[in-house]
Amino acid sequence: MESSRMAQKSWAKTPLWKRAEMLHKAGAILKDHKKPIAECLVKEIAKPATDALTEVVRSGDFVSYCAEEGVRILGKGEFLVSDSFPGNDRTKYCLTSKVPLGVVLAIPPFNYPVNLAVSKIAPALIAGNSLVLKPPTQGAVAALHMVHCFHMAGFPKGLISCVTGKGSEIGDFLTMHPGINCISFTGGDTGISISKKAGMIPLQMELGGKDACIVLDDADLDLAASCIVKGGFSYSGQRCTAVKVVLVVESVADALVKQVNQKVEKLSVGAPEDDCDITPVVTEFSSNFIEGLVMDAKQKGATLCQEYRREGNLIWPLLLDNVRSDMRIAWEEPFGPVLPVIRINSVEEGIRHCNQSNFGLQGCVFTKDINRAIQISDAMEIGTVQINSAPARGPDHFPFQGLKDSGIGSQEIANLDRNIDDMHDKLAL
Ligand SMILES: NC(=O)C1=CN([C@@H]2O[C@H](COP(=O)(O)OP(=O)(O)OC[C@H]3O[C@@H](n4cnc5c(N)ncnc54)[C@H](OP(=O)(O)O)[C@@H]3O)[C@@H](O)[C@H]2O)C=CC1
Ligand SMILES: O=C(O)[C@H](O)COP(=O)(O)O
Repeated sequence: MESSRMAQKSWAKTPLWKRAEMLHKAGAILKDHKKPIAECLVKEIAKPATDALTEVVRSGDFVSYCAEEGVRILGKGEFLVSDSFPGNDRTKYCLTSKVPLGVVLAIPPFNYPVNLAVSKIAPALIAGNSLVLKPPTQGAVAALHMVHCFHMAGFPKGLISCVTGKGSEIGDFLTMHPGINCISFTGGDTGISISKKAGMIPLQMELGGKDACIVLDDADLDLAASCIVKGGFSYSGQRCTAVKVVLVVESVADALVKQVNQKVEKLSVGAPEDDCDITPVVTEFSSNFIEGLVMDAKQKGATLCQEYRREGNLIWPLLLDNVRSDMRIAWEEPFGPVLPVIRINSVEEGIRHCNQSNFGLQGCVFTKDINRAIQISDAMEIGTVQINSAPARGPDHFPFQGLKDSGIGSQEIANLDRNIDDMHDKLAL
């Protein structure tokens, strides 16, 4: 903490162009090392080989984009005059500038230990902050390689520290440390307890989701089915932006379920090294949690469209039809390759279900009527609505925020401005 604080003081004096230059270098080095880092992702978190490479390349591109945007966003301030406010003459001027927060504690989750780390590191660095990174235990080796790329780019010693250790053991020490000036966290409801423990510091929380997919009677069912399978089963459903409940109007439900099942049957299941679509979920705890949700739904009368199959942490993809709201899977986040379908009699019923969730991250609507889609998306109390597309955080410069238990603040670059404005607008008269 002390070395981070000292390093930040001198880093804040480093010219913006120099900070950007080093970030561009770090982004390039990260992409040069995509293979060894991707191998860690395959071994540590069973990320399919292609997705692992994509995560590293996407992260290198993000670092560079942040450098570019940062010099513009942070290169401007504001000049105010006093006589625009009633009762005042032009006797006062106000010049504002953006200043760094200080030491940022970044805590990413297991499912994107590289991308969801750099999505915190790059904006913090270009804005003149230093970083203490606490990587997920599963994903820590990939994260260490990523941090080393920043060190190889020549970032000053002490500016980016990586502290490994189980969150349950060292987490409180870090999140409650007086030397931390901001916490940027991505993960589950752990973030809610952290936000209650943290001191008077700015927080950025990207938490869980129960992304709803509403399918209307005029939807392109083939497109909807493809997006549901991609959205619901990529990385075995271990994405906060995964489709986590399908709400389909009864009149097209049979046809949609049939098309989804046909595509589910084609998903490959096996080792991440073989680039299979469905790979083992991250822990036995997670597997047992997922199984519990499936068994609860089955016992209460849901239709399992495929035989439930599990070998260790490998769970075969499963669509559950005729799910009702008294089943846990209608509300809880499996973070696995199981997807519930709830049949609705009206759009209002679908919107009501979506808004009754304690989550509010993303969602999607499938219809050919764009006016109807926009009205529905306005009614859905969530951070982002995809129209005729699957939920996704990327591309990484799009705003990404959750409402309710899905988060605090918005993560991506353009909000660097707003975030810093909100958090730290220094008035110099
Ligand atoms: N909204 C979003 O963008 C995302 C949300 N998520 C959500 O996260 C969950 C799955 O990811 P998962 O990694 O298991 O989430 P967790 O909340 O369990 O862990 C997230 C991070 O927090 C750390 N951590 C755990 N306990 C503490 C603590 N007491 N203090 C400080 N840090 C702690 C973990 O370290 P360790 O690994 O050592 O336990 C990990 O690095 C799902 O609910 C998913 O929806 C996941 C990804 C993105
Ligand atoms: O939190 C997650 O799971 C990721 O932010 C999802 O990112 P993606 O939608 O771009 O895969």
